[in-house]
Amino acid sequence: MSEWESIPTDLPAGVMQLANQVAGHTSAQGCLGLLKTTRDGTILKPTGKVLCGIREIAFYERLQHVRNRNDDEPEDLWTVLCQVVPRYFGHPKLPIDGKEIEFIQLEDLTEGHEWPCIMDVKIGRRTWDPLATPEKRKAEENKYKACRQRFGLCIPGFQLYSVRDGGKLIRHGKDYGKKLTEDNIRDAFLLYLNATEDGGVSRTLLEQFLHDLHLIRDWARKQTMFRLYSSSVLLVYDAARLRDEPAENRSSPQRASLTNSNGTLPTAKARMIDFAHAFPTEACEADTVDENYLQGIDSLVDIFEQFL
Ligand SMILES: Nc1ncnc2c1ncn2[C@@H]1O[C@H](COP(=O)(O)OP(=O)(O)OP(=O)(O)O)[C@@H](O)[C@H]1O
Ligand SMILES: O=P(O)(O)O[C@@H]1[C@@H](O)[C@H](OP(=O)(O)O)[C@@H](OP(=O)(O)O)[C@@H](O)[C@H]1OP(=O)(O)O
Repeated sequence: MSEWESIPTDLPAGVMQLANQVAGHTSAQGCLGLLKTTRDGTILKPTGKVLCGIREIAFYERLQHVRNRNDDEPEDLWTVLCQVVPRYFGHPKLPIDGKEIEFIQLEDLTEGHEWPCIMDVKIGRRTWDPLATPEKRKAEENKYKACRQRFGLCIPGFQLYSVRDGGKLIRHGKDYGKKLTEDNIRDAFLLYLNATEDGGVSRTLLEQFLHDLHLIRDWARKQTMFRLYSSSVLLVYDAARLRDEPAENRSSPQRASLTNSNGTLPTAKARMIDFAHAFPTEACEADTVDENYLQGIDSLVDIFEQFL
């Protein structure tokens, strides 16, 4: 068992378990899970398996280089990518239960949220990478089949604070996600988005998510550098701000002609995360886009646009 595949009994000062982690390797699976720093609004993701850590660190280090370069550089696919991934703060090592564990330190996308609503959407019909063993490939192909084949995405987990239920916390994990099909996946998104009983969704929320999702889609339509397997888009918003939004800002089947929102803006963002299986495009596919990833992003954009 690797050192990160154990639940810590003793965490160093200044860090704690990331309580609102909705997917991925968690203590429920007997893993270390992600940590949250108590001082600087960042999270610490264990690098996990050696090659996964090497790939993910390399990805973020490359982006950091772009962020640090001269601002006079023309905008390119790298600068667009910087806008839709969490900020990166290096890969520190911390003593956990007497062992040195390496982490990837990232901006906590839920920092400052009173009622953080978080959905992990894993992108791509194919989620196994070129180095996957036959067993891993079979295991991946047998999970979330209906969603992956129809939409090129799946939902391993999400949480929301239900505004109409006084802020009650609702969490769903991979067992819920594995039951989603074309018939009920939209209900999962409506639940996450705090839709009203008549299906009305905050127009502001949709517009803010779609702003970021369009950036990600436009990047995916052009980028030929990578193949992203088992990578996610993390959707985050603060339902406490939604609580105060004027009702007329909600789109609904009855009120399809709503004007654009102009009320209090709920904070909402979509960020690309989890690059443990990010591979350079193979020579035989040079100058081609990642159709596997693009299919999932297109589906996610379509689902959100249908809610407007
Ligand atoms: N920057 C972030 N801010 C807040 N929460 C995050 C952030 N990155 C990840 N998380 C939380 O951690 C969960 C898992 O993240 P991630 O997919 O990167 O880890 P993992 O799946 O355990 O790793 P891997 O698949 O690479 O082994 C996400 O679903 C989300 O809840
Ligand atoms: O996507 P899920 O449902 O969380 O499944 C994970 C996932 O397949 C994960 O692989 P990775 O993409 O994070 O690398 C698996 O980790 P390992 O391959 O290191 O075992 C998890 O085991 C999967 O969880 P589960 O065992 O519940 O299917």
